[in-house]
Amino acid sequence: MEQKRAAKEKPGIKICGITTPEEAVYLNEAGVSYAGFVFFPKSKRNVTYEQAEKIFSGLDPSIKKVTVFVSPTLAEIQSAEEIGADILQIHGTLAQEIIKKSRHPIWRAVNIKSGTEFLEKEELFYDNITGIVVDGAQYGGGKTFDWSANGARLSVREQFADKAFILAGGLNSENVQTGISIFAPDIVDVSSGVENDNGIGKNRDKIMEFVRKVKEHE
Ligand SMILES: O=C(O)c1ccccc1NCC(=O)[C@H](O)[C@H](O)COP(=O)(O)O
Repeated sequence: MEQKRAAKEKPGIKICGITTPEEAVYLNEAGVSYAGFVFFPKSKRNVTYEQAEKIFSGLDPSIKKVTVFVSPTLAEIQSAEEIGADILQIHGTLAQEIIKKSRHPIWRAVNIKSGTEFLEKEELFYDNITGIVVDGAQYGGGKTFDWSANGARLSVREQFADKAFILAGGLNSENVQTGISIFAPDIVDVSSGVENDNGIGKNRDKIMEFVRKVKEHE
């Protein structure tokens, strides 16, 4: 599975919540592996299919386009597939018909609130679910889940050994090396931690610093 990494490799990097062509250029410069696009009207990072398609065209072809949904319909998923999504990231409810009919890999996102949700997702065993995004309580909320309480529990990810483990929720350049040391994720996923101080749009310097910290992790 291409998202899995060997023990000595650095984690892949996903920058989520891309909203402009300029931000796509930052990702090209930074050399990340994944760009996330949020299709959730309540989010400040929401993009339309038209906006996303335009931004896709400016991304380096090596960067995979991850389209992010909350409890989507099959029609929404198919719209993302039509504009060129590579991976579907699904929070909230995941309908059976999406698992059965989607032609694309799915990353199942688990928003950890109480610390027990991670173990309750039987659907994680489906073959076309290729990754598990272990995220903070709020969608794109910029807060970590309780790493101390979940560290041991998340080691059960070995039972999902064929799936990529994506660490998300509240990462930034200050804490990402600690997160990698605790969880050894295949991929790290950040949004709020690389935004401008006013919370609007991505910050080039913060992206570069985040990428540097991931690449320098021993
Ligand atoms: O970012 C959003 O606004 C969002 C809205 C709805 C569903 C998911 C959303 N973000 C999803 C993500 O990919 C990760 O949760 C995100 O990169 C982590 O966010 P952050 O804690 O802000 O780093």
